[in-house]
Amino acid sequence: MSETAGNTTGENATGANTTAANTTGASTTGANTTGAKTSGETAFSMTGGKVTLDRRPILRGVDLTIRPGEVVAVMGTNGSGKSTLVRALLGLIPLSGGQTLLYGRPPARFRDWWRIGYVPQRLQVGGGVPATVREVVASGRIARQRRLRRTSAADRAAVADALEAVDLTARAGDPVQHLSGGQQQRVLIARALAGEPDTYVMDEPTAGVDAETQRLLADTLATLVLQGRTIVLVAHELGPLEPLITRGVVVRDGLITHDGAPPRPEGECARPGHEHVHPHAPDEPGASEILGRGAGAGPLNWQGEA
Ligand SMILES: Nc1ncnc2c1ncn2[C@@H]1O[C@H](COP(=O)(O)OP(=O)(O)OP(=O)(O)O)[C@@H](O)[C@H]1O
Repeated sequence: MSETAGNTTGENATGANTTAANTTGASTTGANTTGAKTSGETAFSMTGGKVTLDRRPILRGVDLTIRPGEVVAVMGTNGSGKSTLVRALLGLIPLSGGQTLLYGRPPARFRDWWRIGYVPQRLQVGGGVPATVREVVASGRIARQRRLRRTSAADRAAVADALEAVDLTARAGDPVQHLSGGQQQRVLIARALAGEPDTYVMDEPTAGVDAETQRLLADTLATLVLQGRTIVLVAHELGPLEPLITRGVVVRDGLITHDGAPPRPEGECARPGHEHVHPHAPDEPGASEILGRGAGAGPLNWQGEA
């Protein structure tokens, strides 16, 4: 991964593209042009993954394979290990056991970081360095740029599209530190979008983001989904993203307790205004029908907390 704004956060231990991305200009890199659709290829493949932090086991043996084009929601209670899991998938946290592969390679040997757009959980996006919103978003292009190459029209267009996608065009020249927490989250999303990756890993992208912006993000992600991009997102509340999800993974106490049908609101949860989404029965129409895709398999047992 390249030197990006992600590095200023200390998030990017591997050089992976924690940067920005373009949802809208994504067509310029359609999934086919990336090779992401190669038969049998896996985007992420973790086998027996263990993570120990402060001598405490946090991931306790995770097997998880994610194929190109899947839209996966990683859910679970606070502290269950969701962020640790996605960061370990990217190689941002070393495993204490097992292995993880990124497009078939261990993170240390993975070179195509432009393929990955990572949106970390809320951070100080400027990392203490004075930077404008546009500069932070433009840092998402770095993994795509050759060294010392001048900014191209394509770079500028991707940054403009990304800013538009999160409704921050009017704030492009402002210091990023002057933005609210929710706006800074939108900057992180735009940074990922600007890089036009084929694979997005988003850690609670809608946390603290207002309803209108969540809908904007859902529209943007819907475009990416139709283009065959791979999306892994950690979420407590799926809100308007819910119809896009093709697979739900529930983490509990460092283990995956459900991997299959995505959550569907029903009963009380389906009422207008109720945004808390649980995994529900797998026989309801969902994103697979909406998007004409195959759903994740397996029965649902969200009593990950029972
Ligand atoms: N750097 C660290 N050192 C020690 N323990 C850590 C560290 N980072 C996370 N943990 C612990 O690992 C566990 C899982 O944390 P993680 O952030 O993965 O949970 P999560 O499911 O993403 O939670 P949330 O929904 O609150 O974001 C927690 O108990 C947390 O305290």
